[in-house]
Amino acid sequence: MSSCKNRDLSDNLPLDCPFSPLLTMSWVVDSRIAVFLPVALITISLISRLWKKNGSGQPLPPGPPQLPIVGNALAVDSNEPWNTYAEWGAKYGDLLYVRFFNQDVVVINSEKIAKDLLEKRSSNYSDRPFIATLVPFGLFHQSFRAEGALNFRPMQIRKTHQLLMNLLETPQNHMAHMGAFAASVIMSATYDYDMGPSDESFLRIVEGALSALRYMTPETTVVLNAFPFLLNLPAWFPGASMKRSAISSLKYVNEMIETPLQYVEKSIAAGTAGPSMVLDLMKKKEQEQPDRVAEYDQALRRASWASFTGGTETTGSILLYFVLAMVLHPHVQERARAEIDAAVGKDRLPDFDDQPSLPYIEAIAREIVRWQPIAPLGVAHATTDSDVYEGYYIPKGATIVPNAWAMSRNEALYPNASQFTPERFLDNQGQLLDPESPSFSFGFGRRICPGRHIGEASVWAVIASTLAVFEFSKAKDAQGKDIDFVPTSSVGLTRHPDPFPCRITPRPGIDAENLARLMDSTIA
Ligand code: HEM
Repeated sequence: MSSCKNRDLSDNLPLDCPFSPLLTMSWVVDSRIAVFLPVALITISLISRLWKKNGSGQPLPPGPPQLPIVGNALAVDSNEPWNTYAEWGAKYGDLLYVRFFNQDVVVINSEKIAKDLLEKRSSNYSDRPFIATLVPFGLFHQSFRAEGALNFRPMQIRKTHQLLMNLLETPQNHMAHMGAFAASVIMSATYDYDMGPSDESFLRIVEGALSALRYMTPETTVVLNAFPFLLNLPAWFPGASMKRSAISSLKYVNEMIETPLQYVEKSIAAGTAGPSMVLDLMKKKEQEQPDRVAEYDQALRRASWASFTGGTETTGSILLYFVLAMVLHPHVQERARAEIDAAVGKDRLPDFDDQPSLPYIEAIAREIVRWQPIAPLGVAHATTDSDVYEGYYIPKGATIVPNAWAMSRNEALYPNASQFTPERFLDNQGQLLDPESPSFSFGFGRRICPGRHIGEASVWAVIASTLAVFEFSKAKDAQGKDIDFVPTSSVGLTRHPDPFPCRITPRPGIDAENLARLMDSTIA
């Protein structure tokens, strides 16, 4: 592991979220901490320049000119850095070298280079610059691999049905319903914890824990990683405000980690524990040597926390882009409904067994993930050692940023890439061209998203089921005219659409009673 590991913030703050650091790469700094920055940066920059050697004699990858000390930090659009990298890519090539203060950053704008480095040379490119080591995520892959994820499908269908009822009752709250669906699938898959609609005390913990993550912004992690001594300042010290805020939220993080774990322990004792990642991990713990149990427990806590943080906002954001895509593209809904009506009929709702006969639904799912990458810069990797690729030197400890946004806008692969066109994934007979989704959406190599099978299944179930019973359209004004809008997005933990006016109405013949009957007739 790189030296970054020694400065892993999670040693001090247990906030291992795959999606928080380096998502936006903005570099705004707490004004009082800024007082420390100039002197410290100059010192660090000078020392590191004396130390940094390019042993291979090869040039660094091309990139834009740099300013002294800050490097390229001031030249990146802090709201949409992926666009800056894509523009630089067009000028300097798909493998870019940029520097932020003292940090080497290599940006990859092409899927081919990403595969060459992050997959084929995975052993060197699978560290993380700011967050936890690989160990807990190994546990993850064991439980959530493709076959394991099949166990969760009946639960995902049940949760989808709950979502349909919620959308029927209060369609105006669709954003909240999508978020609650995403969280409740993850809580079930991770802990077999059934989050009911009235589970307010638990929702409070979830909200608090998610707000704690918002303190782990890129700027916070950059500053704290560059100046770890700040973590040792007392919380009342001027400039330590982010530490104060993070600490005050930690109680939620701890509750979020401990409460469901205790629930699993109780369920095991009572003999009622259903399949979950934590149950798998607790069973495996019994095979650990006694002197390794404490370490294993720590890894288990990190894996379950990462599951929650990595799985909720990702799935929720994709579902919001789904609603947006449907509101903007009524003809896509029509084709999808025709496919569902022909393959499933009108006496039940779609089930995972219908997946092979619903290629257009699958194409919609893939196109949503391609059209609006919810992690436009993926999640940064880091090198454990220096390397040479196509004649370019890649330093040890470099942050490697796969620019999923640029990959999604590759006109050679995706003509008219900014348009939403599910048909691009189908051949002339309407069959899927490729057995898999575009790989850049879920990452690369050893760090590839361990929750992708669960995430993809959730997204598929919601698309197929909601289109079977609802119509999505633009909201109407007082005169009954469509309210037009220009879609915009924001970036939190993940990129997501801003609220937009829309109507979700039941298809003819669908009311609460009929919907309940359709659900009962669906094999789950
Ligand atoms: C459904 C949409 C999802 C998308 C688009 C997505 C995307 C990603 C991406 C791009 C990465 C970074 C991979 C890399 O570094 O190369 C990642 C990592 C991760 N994802 Fe997902 N994800 C999704 C759902 C989920 C779900 C449902 C879970 C949990 C059940 C999950 C848990 C994780 C974890 C724990 C990591 C970190 C893995 C590591 O650091 O080794 N994700 N995801």
